[in-house]
Amino acid sequence: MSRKITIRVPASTSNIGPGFDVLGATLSLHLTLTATLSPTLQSVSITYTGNNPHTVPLTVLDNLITRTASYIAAVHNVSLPPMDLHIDNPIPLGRGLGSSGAAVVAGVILANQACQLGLSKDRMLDFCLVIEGHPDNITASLIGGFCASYLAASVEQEHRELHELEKSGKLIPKLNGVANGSVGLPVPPIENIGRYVRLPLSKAIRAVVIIPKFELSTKLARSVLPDVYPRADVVFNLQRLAVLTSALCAEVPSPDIVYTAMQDKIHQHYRQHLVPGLPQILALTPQDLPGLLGICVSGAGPTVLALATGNFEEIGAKVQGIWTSSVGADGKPIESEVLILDVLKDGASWESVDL
Ligand SMILES: Nc1ncnc2c1ncn2[C@@H]1O[C@H](COP(=O)(O)OP(=O)(O)O)[C@@H](O)[C@H]1O
Ligand SMILES: N[C@@H](CCOP(=O)(O)O)C(=O)O
Repeated sequence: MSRKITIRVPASTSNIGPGFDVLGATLSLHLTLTATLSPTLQSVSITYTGNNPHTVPLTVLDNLITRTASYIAAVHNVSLPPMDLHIDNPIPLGRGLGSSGAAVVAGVILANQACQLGLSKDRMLDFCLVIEGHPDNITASLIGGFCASYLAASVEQEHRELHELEKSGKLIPKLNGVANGSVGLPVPPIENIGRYVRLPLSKAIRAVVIIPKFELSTKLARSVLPDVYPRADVVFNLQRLAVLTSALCAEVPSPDIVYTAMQDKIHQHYRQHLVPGLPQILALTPQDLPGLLGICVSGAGPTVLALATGNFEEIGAKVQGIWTSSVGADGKPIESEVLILDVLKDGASWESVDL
């Protein structure tokens, strides 16, 4: 019998100022994956529409979605069944809106559905976390809402080991080997490594995201961060993070409190040389732009997130204007796109229909 699986995974914005690797919010922009499984098919084929259609690999062990799904299948001693897979992805790649997190979530759900593994949402979260390595964007995309999260136990170690295996080329041969039935299985992550709470974000808040035309890989943006921080900077972030989580949940959020609580000293400053114009953008205040609550880098950047209760177009245009008068790495003004998005309560969803 043939089967059609449809999976929708939302984009995310994470960090939200002081909440580096902690805070994430689900955005109203979705990746849609459609898989048609049929006994008449011989292999997994992939087609892609959406952002950066020429750079996304379409081979199973290179594409992040199918590579993730292959790993999950291999852990369970099965391989992905033949299917026609179509990815429609409007989430811009390498911009700090969680495209890789959404792809990993989609891959885990795909394996769970296609191979009928019966994994719970929390177990799927374990797999997503061990692949992505940090919980903020993954939790927002899979679980949904305005989330605060952390990793329990030694997941960071497991994440490093998985990537060491991948770097050394051992993971993919293992997966190939599993498909041929000849080698041992990759090890599953330990159970229950994700911890999160969903916070009741004020209904008045919308997310204005200003997306520049250039990419910044999360890997690069993480590599410029120091290993050790001055105590005063850590305390600065902790104080603001605690206040921010509550201030953003007030029925009528205070721009004065949110704006100062969205300041950060542990990631944005270290990344600012990768995003021209950033200091000037982050200096915009609610006094300059009524309706603005706070402004920060979205995820690992380079997108800027403005949380606001009104005046959305003007806020977007102001940031766009600063980028137009800044010079990018190619010596040209930085072009950008503005999206005004909602923070959604729901994360990924899926359905499977017999044809
Ligand atoms: N839908 C997708 N299908 C396949 N690969 C994807 C998809 N989305 C993201 N990726 C991979 O993830 C990379 C971007 O990840 P990353 O640097 O973490 O940026 P982001 O901030 O967008 O998550 C892309 O270059 C691509 O390799
Ligand atoms: N906390 C991470 C978030 C990365 O999010 P992404 O949307 O850029 O993938 C970080 O800041 O590195």
